[in-house]
Amino acid sequence: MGESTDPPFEITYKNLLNNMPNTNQKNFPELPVVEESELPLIDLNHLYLGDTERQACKKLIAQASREWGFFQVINHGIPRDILEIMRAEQVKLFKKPFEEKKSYKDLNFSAGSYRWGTPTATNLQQLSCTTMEQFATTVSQLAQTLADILGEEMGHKTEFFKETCLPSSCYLRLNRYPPCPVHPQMLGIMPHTDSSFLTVLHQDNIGGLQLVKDGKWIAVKPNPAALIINIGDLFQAWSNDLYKSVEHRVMANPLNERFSTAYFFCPSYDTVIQSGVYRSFSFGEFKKQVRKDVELFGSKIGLARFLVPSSISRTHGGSDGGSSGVSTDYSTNGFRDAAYLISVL
Ligand SMILES: O=C(O)CCC(=O)C(=O)O
Ligand SMILES: [Fe+2]
Repeated sequence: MGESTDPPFEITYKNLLNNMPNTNQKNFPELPVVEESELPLIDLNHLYLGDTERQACKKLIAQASREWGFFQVINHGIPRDILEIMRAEQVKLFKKPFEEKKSYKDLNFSAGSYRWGTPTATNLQQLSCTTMEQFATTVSQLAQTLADILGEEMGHKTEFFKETCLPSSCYLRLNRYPPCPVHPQMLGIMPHTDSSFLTVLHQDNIGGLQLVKDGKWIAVKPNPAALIINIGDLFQAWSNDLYKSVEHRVMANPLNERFSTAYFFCPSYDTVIQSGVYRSFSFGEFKKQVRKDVELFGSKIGLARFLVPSSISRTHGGSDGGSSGVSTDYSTNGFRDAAYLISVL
């Protein structure tokens, strides 16, 4: 161990790793082939051209949110240098020895900000460095714009997101996935849906992110110029299942470490989500239920908990519906070094 930057995966996951089927064994089940695919790519520059282009662009955003629950955006307005500096800071942080990260020495983070493996941490208040503030501020504007567009495409021109998704209620999470040579099926993050309205993800070039589309896992092809947007549970509820909160996961890479940064666009805990498909619930109530379910069952049940009886007979329970999976916030027991969960500002 000593100065190792990695958490003690080998010790904590000892039984798990020892009990894994040997890949050389003949009876080892074949890995299902996962197709690689490009997410719908949307050029946000079109929002600032003529009205025709703007309307077409908005339609593409809504269409991708209905059909994929995921899309990628270019010309997203986040300056390249902010993304690069942010990533450099992230790499620097994770390079610190594990023992140091664990005790937060010299890290400008509050207790509990550093988590790895299966975390039990709850939300944290944290003032972060300038880089993160800059990143969060620009990404939050992007999230706001996209949320407003998705609302408009449902016929609601609304101030709802401006009023409820405040800097204090949104989160930034920095992920590092160490190389994992022990097994090709090792997960960096378990399958889950995000609890947010939407999530903005900046990933590096390694790849490993997969999502469910038409009942199959699809590997997302990284695009260095793009940011990935995905719909979370709250938007699925608020849109009466029009926009999909889709299950996704990260496969660990056997050779390369991978970094990603996720910005969760969330409302304050007292915000009530009104929906025809689900009973009204506050975000705080939702998170509390997720935490309880994770404690009880080891995984998040999510929106299915809040279905009103008349809609239960409909097509719920499928992997596309965001009704199963593991909470991003409380149980992601994969091969992932650490997550800094930061409430920005
Ligand atoms: O690292 C990634 O690509 C995905 C991260 C993720 O799904 C999450 O943090 O909720
Ligand atoms: Fe996620």
